[in-house]
Amino acid sequence: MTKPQPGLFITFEGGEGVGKSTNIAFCAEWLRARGIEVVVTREPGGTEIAETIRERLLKAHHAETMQPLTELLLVFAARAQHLQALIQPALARGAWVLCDRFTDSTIAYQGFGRQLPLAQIEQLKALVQQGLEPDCTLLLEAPLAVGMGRARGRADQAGEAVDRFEQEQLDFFERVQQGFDWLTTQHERFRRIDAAQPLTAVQQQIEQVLLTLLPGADS
Ligand SMILES: Nc1ncnc2c1ncn2[C@@H]1O[C@H](COP(=O)(O)OP(=O)(O)OP(=O)(O)O)[C@@H](O)[C@H]1O
Ligand SMILES: Cc1cn([C@H]2C[C@H](O)[C@@H](COP(=O)(O)O)O2)c(=O)[nH]c1=O
Repeated sequence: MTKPQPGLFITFEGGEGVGKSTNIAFCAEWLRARGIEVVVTREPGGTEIAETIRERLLKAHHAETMQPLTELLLVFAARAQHLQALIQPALARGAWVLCDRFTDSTIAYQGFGRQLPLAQIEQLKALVQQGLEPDCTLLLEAPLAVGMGRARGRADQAGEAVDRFEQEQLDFFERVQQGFDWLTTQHERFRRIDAAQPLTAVQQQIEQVLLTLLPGADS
């Protein structure tokens, strides 16, 4: 039996409410229609243990303040579990993994947002990822007011309360956005998507990226 080709690891990044989940569902359907095995997952989370950590991280009210370093360590604890239990086995059998947020979010939120040293994040990244990087990262970009408005609209419809991150002030989200901007200057794997456009126009841009990733495509 021949060994399967390793799959592709595609991450979706961006601020709150820019349309990551909506467009991951679109990509999954688009790829499955072309016979590709797709695993859709998210961070923090993706496995039972990692989802338990997510619940603690996002919980809006704690009796004590969660320290930024605790937050960082919890994000990477969830990631270690997620990578070893779900992402790596899926890639090894040839599936394409579509992940809603990954370490770029840690750099943007904990590095730029919480202002933790990027060197600490790099150390944890090396320990947990052992060299594994996404093959491609779609960065969905929209003005903060657009993303926040969409996230609020979705939460109102679902009757959901805001989570611990969504309670942050504007300057936090401005730093997060600067973090994502900076990341695009550091890695060639980023593809910037104008997510402020209507959904059909966003999905046309995404389709152009997916076409470059298909086996045999000249990327
Ligand atoms: N291009 C678009 N135009 C208008 N509405 C959109 C667009 N993309 C997504 N939406 C809507 O915006 C809301 C937020 O989208 P979605 O949940 O996909 O964002 P997200 O980036 O995954 O959010 P979060 O980071 O908060 O999890 C949803 O109600 C979705 O239907
Ligand atoms: C992976 C990751 C996520 N976060 C933050 C970013 C968001 O506010 C939440 C996740 O919520 P979403 O509705 O699924 O987008 O977690 C973070 O701060 N650091 C990270 O590494």
